[in-house]
Amino acid sequence: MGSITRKYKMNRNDGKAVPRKKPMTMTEILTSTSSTLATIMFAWSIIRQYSPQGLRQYFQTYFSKFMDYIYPSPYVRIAIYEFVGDRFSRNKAFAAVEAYLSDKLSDDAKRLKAEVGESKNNFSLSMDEYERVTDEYENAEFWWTSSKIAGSATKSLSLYPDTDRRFYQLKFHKKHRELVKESYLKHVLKEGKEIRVNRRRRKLYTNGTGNRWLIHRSTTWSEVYFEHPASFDTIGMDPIKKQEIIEDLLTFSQSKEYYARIGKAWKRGYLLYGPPGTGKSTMIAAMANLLNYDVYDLELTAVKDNTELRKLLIETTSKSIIVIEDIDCSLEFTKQRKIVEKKSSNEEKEKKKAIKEPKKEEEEVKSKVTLSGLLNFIDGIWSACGGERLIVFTTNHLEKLDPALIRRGRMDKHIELSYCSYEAFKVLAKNYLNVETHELFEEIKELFNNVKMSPADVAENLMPKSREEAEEHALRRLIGSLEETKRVAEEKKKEKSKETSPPKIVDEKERPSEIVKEEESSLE
Ligand SMILES: Nc1ncnc2c1ncn2[C@@H]1O[C@H](COP(=O)(O)OP(=O)(O)OP(=O)(O)O)[C@@H](O)[C@H]1O
Ligand SMILES: [Mg+2]
Repeated sequence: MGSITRKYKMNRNDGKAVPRKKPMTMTEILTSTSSTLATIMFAWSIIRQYSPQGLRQYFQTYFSKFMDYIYPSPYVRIAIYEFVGDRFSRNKAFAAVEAYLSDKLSDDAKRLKAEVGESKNNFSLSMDEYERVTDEYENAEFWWTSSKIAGSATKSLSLYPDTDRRFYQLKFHKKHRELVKESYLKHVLKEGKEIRVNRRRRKLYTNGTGNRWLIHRSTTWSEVYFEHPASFDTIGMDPIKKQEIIEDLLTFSQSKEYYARIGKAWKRGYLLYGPPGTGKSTMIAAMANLLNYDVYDLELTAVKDNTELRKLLIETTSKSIIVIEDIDCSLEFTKQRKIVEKKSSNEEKEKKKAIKEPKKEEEEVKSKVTLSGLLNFIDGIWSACGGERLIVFTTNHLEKLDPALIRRGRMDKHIELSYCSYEAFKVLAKNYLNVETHELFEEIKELFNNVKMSPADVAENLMPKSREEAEEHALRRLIGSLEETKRVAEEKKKEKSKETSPPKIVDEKERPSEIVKEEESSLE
């Protein structure tokens, strides 16, 4: 009986015994589940392979939901696609993640991609598709995978061909959701951006006139790689002053929070002034190299008007130096050109009547940038957009500049670059001749106390003129040149003092009789 109760149970309705269902063993459960899953997976692979794109995506969504229902996952996934919107622009977050992960590639990563990166002569490595990187942040683990959604093989009518859609997927345990939202993603973006900035090859932008044949031609930035080798080590100037400038620049570049706290746009103006050949342009290159900034060399006379000036400024990027060289000439030049054109228009009125079109074109070329436009350029509300920037003006004639243009707050730091001093000479001698001390240095020191010579001239004298030339020869050439400059300066001084001294009144009696005679005869 006992065995019957085990194998059969009584049917409630008719009282007949029916076989009792045997409880499934673990092996049976696993076998049945895996065969169901195998069937689902098989069906899914058929759908993936043969169904059209739209249908496939539809199935994919439901398949993921279904799998999540069967095996609820404790993990959260975030996808960051390469292109957002209608493929107009590359997702900045994707680029930042790409840089961030390329820095995290572990030694055991096996599938890498090598591309010629922005940095000169260098490959940049990044994760290849389906490679995985594990990252740790605040004791939490994060897994990144590089992946793609295959585009359809059929040609689409869209402007943008349906190519593969690359994306990075971030996977983490759901208990870290808040950490990801609050800080991890921000950390990835910040670090990624910094890596990109440090790796990029810096550029030098210059503005020139755009298409000549367009009626409303406008000036645009054109770019080349910035490869100036200048550094503060090679600039000859007073070492204390040099250190002060370096400190100022580094403090600026690390003061994002400070500028935000005091409510000031993160920019700083430098005015470099001094005679020609004293190193103003060289210093700008050294600044760019020190801070790893791009350089925008703005040719003011090519800018049509204030609106165009604003447009150019808005196009500049963060971490850059905007330079206006010889600012006094830029404004003067505009004025002078107008005067010259006015003059010639009076003289050649008749001629110009006949050829009206070219005149029209000429008018368009005229720069109408005004001082107020320039002031707006420096501290207008839109000059704050885009982050850290230096604005540098150079001039040979400080006195010619409008005080409004160079007041503190606009040009925060005024730096004078002057004639070569003995200290500056020592830097140049080290650069050009690799000489730190020499018996002729004392003589040179004495001369520098009395002679004004630009570092550019000193450098030219120190430059070896043949491959075998000894340093002593170059130093003697410099001494000769300094002595010559001294002699010329003294002569000029004498002549000047002669011109300015009042004419001597000579008594008639004291004048030699021959001169008086000569004068009288010439009057006759
Ligand atoms: N202080 C300096 N230290 C080292 N080299 C210098 C210095 N000043 C000038 N030179 C050298 O002289 C050359 C000319 O200098 P730079 O063009 O910087 O002068 P500048 O002050 O900009 O002149 P300008 O006012 O005519 O534009 C540079 O190639 C540089 O090698
Ligand atoms: Mg210059």
